[in-house]
Amino acid sequence: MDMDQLKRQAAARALEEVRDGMQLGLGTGSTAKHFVELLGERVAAGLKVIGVPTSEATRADAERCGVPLTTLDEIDHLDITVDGADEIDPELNLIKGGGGALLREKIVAAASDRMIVIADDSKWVPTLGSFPLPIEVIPFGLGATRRAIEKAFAECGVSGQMAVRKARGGGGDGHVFVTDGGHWIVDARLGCIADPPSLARALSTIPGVVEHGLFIGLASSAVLAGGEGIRVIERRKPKGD
Ligand SMILES: O=C(CO)[C@H](O)[C@H](O)COP(=O)(O)O
Repeated sequence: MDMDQLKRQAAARALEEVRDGMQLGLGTGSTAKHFVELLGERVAAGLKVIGVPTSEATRADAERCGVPLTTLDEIDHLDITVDGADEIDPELNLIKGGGGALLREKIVAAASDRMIVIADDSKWVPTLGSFPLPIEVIPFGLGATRRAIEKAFAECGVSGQMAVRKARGGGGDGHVFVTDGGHWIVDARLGCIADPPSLARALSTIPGVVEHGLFIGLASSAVLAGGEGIRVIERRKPKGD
């Protein structure tokens, strides 16, 4: 079975948790896109749900699939967010933001009673950090922000090269990637993040950092699809711990 089929299987398993009347956060990326497509099929068959998309790309997918949409200004909470991840560790800490949507993804996940992470099992790692950590930054004063990030890395015992993300595709013309919020992303190749909660706290105190891709204590469960079938891993501690 290829990777894309595994992603769809994980999405289908998460869809089993969705009930009539639910308010859903809709993640971003190739795995979350499968969820939106499958959800659209259920909506066409009569399921009543409403979704909040975590990116303009997901908004377009949801509209194409006929999933009704709203915003966090119009509703006061979400029942479940279903989203992908770039890495998932055994504490269900995540690296997210490979698709550049980490800011909206984190706002939506934090507004949800439950976050279900869907992935093929290649995303399951013993320790976060092989995947470059996305850090969303304000372009103004980027030099100062980078120095502050390096200081935070040193205090947390990590180091690695940082690079401002470039836009992919469209001819690869070298333009800086701009997020839906109008910010830039710095990707940090850290290799191994021994203490993700400490690093998350340190990065959150830096003025030019809008958000970072460490999702700590937000995921309630992970649905991992692999050659051996589907594994559902529940978070041991309550959400927010
Ligand atoms: O965080 C994300 C986007 O910002 C995605 O969820 C993450 O990059 C995983 O994407 P995919 O499902 O395509 O592997």
